[in-house]
Amino acid sequence: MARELPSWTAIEHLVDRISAQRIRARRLLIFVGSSDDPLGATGISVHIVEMKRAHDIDESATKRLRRDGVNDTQGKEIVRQVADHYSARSNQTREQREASPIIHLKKLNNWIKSVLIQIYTQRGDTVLDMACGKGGDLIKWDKASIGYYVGIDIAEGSIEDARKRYNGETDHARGRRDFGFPAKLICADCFEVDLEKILKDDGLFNVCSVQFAMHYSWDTEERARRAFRNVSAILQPGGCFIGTMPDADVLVRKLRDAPELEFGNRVYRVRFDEKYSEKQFPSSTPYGIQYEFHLEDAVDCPEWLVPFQCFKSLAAEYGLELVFKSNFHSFVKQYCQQKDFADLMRKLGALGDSAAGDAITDDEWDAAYIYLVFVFRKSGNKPPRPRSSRGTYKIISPDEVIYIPQ
Ligand SMILES: C[S@@+](CC[C@H](N)C(=O)[O-])C[C@H]1O[C@@H](n2cnc3c(N)ncnc32)[C@H](O)[C@@H]1O
Repeated sequence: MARELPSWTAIEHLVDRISAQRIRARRLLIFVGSSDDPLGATGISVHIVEMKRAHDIDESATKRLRRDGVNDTQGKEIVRQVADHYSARSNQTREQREASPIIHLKKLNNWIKSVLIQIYTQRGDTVLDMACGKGGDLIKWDKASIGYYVGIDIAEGSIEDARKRYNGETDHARGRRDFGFPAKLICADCFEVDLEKILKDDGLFNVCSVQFAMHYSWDTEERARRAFRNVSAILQPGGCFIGTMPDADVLVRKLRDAPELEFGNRVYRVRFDEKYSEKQFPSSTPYGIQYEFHLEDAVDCPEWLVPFQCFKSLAAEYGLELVFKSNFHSFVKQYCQQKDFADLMRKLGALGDSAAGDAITDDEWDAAYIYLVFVFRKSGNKPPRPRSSRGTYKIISPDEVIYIPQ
């Protein structure tokens, strides 16, 4: 389709962004300009050709980059593999979501995150959502009446989906006019970059949330330390660090109970490498313990075991004190005792309705058992909460998303 010629500066800017930051462009612009235009090409019209997601098409380019040494370590390849995996998972329609074989587990996860957010967030709080994915928690933050939101994720496809969700362009947001808070979206590896620098104009945050993602930092001690250094640096004293991740104690117990190096059920599967055939994990080497994780209709990538004792000790080194830790099963039992949360559970339909033959399955409930909830508090005296508004809701254009080179 013919479109008008973009300005030369805009073209230069785009080319710079794609080459310097290795953004795997989701749109390719092909210009065929008239001979007197700055491009100096022959022809008369301008075409914009849409590409599929870059990783579908650009696999050979990615491999080339890796061979050239851009992603020269195995660790970096796995980081990219994880990012590509999540990038590829596009937004589902409401109907597709309801048809998911793990619909009750997804709703249960949402209930757990909602409860955490409601307990540890106050009206007007500023929130950093690390590994925010497709912005699946935006509505939860809105319900908690936060004052400002920054979402960061390594997967460019997910950040784009989060942008659309925030802008009210997806069916998740159907019927919504806008969110009650301004937001910023960043595409970056938050276990590699220096978030204190990147977020220096945003001041300190009241809450940092890392949902279902902190374990992706556990491939090396360096990355795990960077993750905690980032969390600690952006939190104000007294601020909360809340999250969910796999429960290593449960994973190791299930591994030891399994005849081989693999276990799971109809909705999830975990497989450890032969090098762990002894099923021993000495506390002296707590990083880089990799397993393959498959969760039906959700996850299919390598993950890292996070021994909680080590997680807690490392957090303490960065001034983060453990407040609360609970396996999902005990968390559900504990918070279902509270009327508001039990009502929310019913409203979401997370446990389903056994009388109607629509209850959470045993396999889903067993899959929930492999996760835990954690809450840390940044040490130091709590200053008065900043109540100043950081502006009002304004949709985010593609150009306003910040891309940090990876
Ligand atoms: C299971 S999803 C959870 C998404 C979201 N937090 C939620 O609860 O819906 C894990 C997310 O972690 C992101 N992620 C993994 N490694 C990351 C990294 N190094 N930096 C930023 N995000 C990362 C993935 O791209 C993915 O969006």
